[in-house]
Amino acid sequence: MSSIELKPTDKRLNGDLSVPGDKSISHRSVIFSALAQGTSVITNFLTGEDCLRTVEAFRLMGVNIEQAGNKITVHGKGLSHLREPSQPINFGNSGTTARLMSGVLAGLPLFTTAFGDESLSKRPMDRVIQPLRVMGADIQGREHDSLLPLAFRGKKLEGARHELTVKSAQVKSALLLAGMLAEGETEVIELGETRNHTEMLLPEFGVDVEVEGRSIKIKGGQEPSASDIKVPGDISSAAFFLVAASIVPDSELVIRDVGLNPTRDGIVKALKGMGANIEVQVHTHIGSEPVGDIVVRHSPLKGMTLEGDLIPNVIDEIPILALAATQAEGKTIIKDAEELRYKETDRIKAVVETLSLLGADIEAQEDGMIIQGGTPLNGGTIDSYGDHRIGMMGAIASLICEREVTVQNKECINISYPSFFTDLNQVLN
Ligand SMILES: O=C(O)C1=C[C@@H](OP(=O)(O)O)[C@@H](O)[C@H](O)C1
Ligand SMILES: C=C(OP(=O)(O)O)C(=O)O
Repeated sequence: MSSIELKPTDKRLNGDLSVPGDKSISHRSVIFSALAQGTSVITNFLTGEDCLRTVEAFRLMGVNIEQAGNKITVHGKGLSHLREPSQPINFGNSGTTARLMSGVLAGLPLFTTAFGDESLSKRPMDRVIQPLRVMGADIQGREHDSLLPLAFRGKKLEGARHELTVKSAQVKSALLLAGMLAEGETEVIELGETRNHTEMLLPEFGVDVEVEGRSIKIKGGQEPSASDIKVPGDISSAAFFLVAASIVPDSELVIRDVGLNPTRDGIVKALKGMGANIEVQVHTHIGSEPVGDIVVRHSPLKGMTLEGDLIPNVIDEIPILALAATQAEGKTIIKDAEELRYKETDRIKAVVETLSLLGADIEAQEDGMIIQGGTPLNGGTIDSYGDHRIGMMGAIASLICEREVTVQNKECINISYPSFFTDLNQVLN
């Protein structure tokens, strides 16, 4: 495990930046194309460790997937050609791989086992296992079938109607994938809106999905057909730069070709609500996903309350939003965000401990945190907790700290943003 020392700087962020491909769309592109008949070419694929776990899972199932930089070519042979892996699948650190693949593995006539790293092995899997069982799935796991490792005795499932009890795009997607492979119709009724990439992207692969408000229906027995996908830039990665340019004086940055799906652009809404100077221009659509450029300039921020329906939309951006709040005038309250406790680490605890150590006035709540803004940050040695988003938040915090910041265990940043430090150095001047 290595650390990085980040010295105090008076540099600002300036220029143009393209962030790597969207993590959620990259995962889904591989899954759908690996289940399809024919060759799919995926460009601007995120080569972060998490998405490569999804690639590896399908390689173990006999799918030929070639990688050249951030382009992957998936030679799908259709559902009937997938073979039983001869070894356990390693989901690594990736919750998205674990949940979405659970839906797939439960519904294919194969026996598979899967495990994850220390962090993933603590994350709840019963949220997908329980509803999959309603469809007839045979899945076993540790701690009364709630944790990895898991064993799947896959089979033909039966469609079902699910009313979700958790606001989770991963759970929704797992059930839709299982539904696509099952007999009959599956309906998923969401508890609240979550990212809708599965519903948006499946039709690109020729799979019919019916969306009406919070209800999503999919007919069973559908096999995707190959499709070429260009993955838009990841707004969750862009978020680190949106906050950095907002809080570092004299900054002005253009972030190009970012995915602006309305179920993902809450970071822009939240920062604008805090007074950030952000302009967004949608210039194209990739499939049905809006894509555009974001211009962000330094600006004074004010505190606000982040709650309710906005939370699932910014769930991965809350650590970096908390950093922004430390620099805002007044109080920021983040609530309804208990889901943060089930991420790569308990992100309420990790954010509060990290920002407190740097000198912020921040207090944990059961379902969020309260931040009294306007405190200068000092510096010090912080731990990423093995969580990419905490590591990147710490690195961005160093830009406004009075003393050096050491971020320990920085490798985890490769999970979602392998070129993070290169990109940061490129725009710091
Ligand atoms: O579906 C997805 O691609 C994701 C959904 C979210 O998780 P939950 O569904 O657990 O909220 C998010 O935190 C994760 O980074 C990616
Ligand atoms: C929570 C995250 O990912 P996952 O659930 O896929 O591990 C994340 O990327 O912040």
